[in-house]
Amino acid sequence: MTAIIVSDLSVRLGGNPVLSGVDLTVEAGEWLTVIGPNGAGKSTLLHAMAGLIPATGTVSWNGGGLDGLSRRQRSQRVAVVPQHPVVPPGITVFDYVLLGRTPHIPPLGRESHRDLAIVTRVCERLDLLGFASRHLDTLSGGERQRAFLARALAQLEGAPDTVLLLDEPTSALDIGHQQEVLELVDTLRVDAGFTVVSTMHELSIAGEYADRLVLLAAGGVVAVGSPAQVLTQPLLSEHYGAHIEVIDTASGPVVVPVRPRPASD
Ligand SMILES: Nc1ncnc2c1ncn2[C@@H]1O[C@H](COP(=O)(O)OP(=O)(O)OP(=O)(O)O)[C@@H](O)[C@H]1O
Repeated sequence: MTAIIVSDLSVRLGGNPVLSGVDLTVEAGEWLTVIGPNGAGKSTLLHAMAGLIPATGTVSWNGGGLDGLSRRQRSQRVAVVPQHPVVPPGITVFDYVLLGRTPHIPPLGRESHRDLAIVTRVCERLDLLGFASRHLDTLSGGERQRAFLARALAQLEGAPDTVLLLDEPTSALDIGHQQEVLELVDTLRVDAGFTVVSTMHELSIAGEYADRLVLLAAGGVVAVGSPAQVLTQPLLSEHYGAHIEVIDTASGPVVVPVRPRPASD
């Protein structure tokens, strides 16, 4: 089943075209990762898919648009973890993650025991329980990044046909937490049936976790396919302007930067 169909999506920001005629499909339960050089339009694509910025073209979610849904209904289906979320000043980690339950709490109601249990469980899974009563702004970059993800996971818990949009979810994480977070997202994708769309700069890791990769350059899709189809030396060299080698391993392609060598006579 197809979860998301993006057709002819274009975005202009500050008077300039940032995305031009993007067509994409995301299958339900799939992990699709958008890669591409700085400024290619990856974050813009995620925001436009979530209906957070004005765009032309259409984004269809499970056969319907997001436009007809209330903000609350939308938040029960789609959680976005931006690169730099806005954080209420002075909020604790626990209360921040609890904000993820807002779409599930009736208007003028209070959080239930179930909401609190979900927040505790998510904090535990993301290794955040020890920080629960700390102010979010006192956490390290990596700890904060886990709290941002925790809020999104708390938001989607218990809702069907959910989509997690992650903008560089591991950019501030050490290699251990990077693996832990990506494994957790993958486990939830399989167990809870999430669909995941992420952006990522770490190309080998992107290929390790994603079912398919989309290579975006200058606001347009230049390649879509399996990691082996997209992580190729010619495509990456051309669009990143980098000297790289791609090594085929049992777990998929590994992209290695290499220093340019002057040609020997
Ligand atoms: N509000 C804005 N006004 C004008 N231009 C913008 C605005 N927001 C983003 N842009 C431009 O749109 C382009 C795409 O930005 P975007 O953040 O989507 O790229 P990205 O691929 O996610 O980049 P990165 O890998 O550096 O995070 C960039 O050139 C950026 O400068």
